[in-house]
Amino acid sequence: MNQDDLKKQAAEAALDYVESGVIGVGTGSTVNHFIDALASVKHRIEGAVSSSEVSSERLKRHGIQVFDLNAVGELALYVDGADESNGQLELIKGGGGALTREKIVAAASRTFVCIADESKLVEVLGGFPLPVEVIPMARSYVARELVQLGGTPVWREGFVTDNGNLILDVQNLEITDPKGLEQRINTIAGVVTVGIFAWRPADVLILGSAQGPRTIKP
Ligand SMILES: O=C(CO)[C@H](O)[C@H](O)COP(=O)(O)O
Repeated sequence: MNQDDLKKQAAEAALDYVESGVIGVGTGSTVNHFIDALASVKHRIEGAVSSSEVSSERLKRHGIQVFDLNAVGELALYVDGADESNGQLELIKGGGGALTREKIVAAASRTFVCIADESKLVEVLGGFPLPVEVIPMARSYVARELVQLGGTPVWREGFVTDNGNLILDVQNLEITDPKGLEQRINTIAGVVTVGIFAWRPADVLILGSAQGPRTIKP
């Protein structure tokens, strides 16, 4: 099985958590498999709140209604992928650049089910460059501050987020204190969102593996 097969396996296993109402849907290639699978059980739900324009378009193509988060209350379920997870289900997200809306929808949801292939489970976060969404005028200032924290920020040139902002991908961070670093980077002026999800980690991690889907809870 290749990596994409494992993503699909994890995505399909997440259907077990889909009950009723409006559900939160994230962004990325694993979530694309989830959206495609969701189409087969769309009669169960009223619709979805999405974390990106790309996911919204895919949901609509399957005839799944997309709601504004402001039009619905707390969501019972959020399903999204991740770039890395540790054993506490603290995550690095934002490889697709949708981290701000992902963090908002995750915060507004009771249960966050993270879906990934098994290569995403790591001992210590930081092997994957940490995405940070920044206001355009603050790009150089935020980059200098991230260097002070020991990282090597690289501007994702040519990429603009759904919110009209930029992404710095920070290499060379060994994130031994995810909550502390999430809080610290959030205090830098000009940072919109850092892609560490430690204050709101996942509740369930479903990993696709050659032996079948593996479910991890903290
Ligand atoms: O955080 C994300 C997008 O901003 C994605 O969940 C993350 O990048 C994983 O993507 P994929 O499912 O394609 O491996």
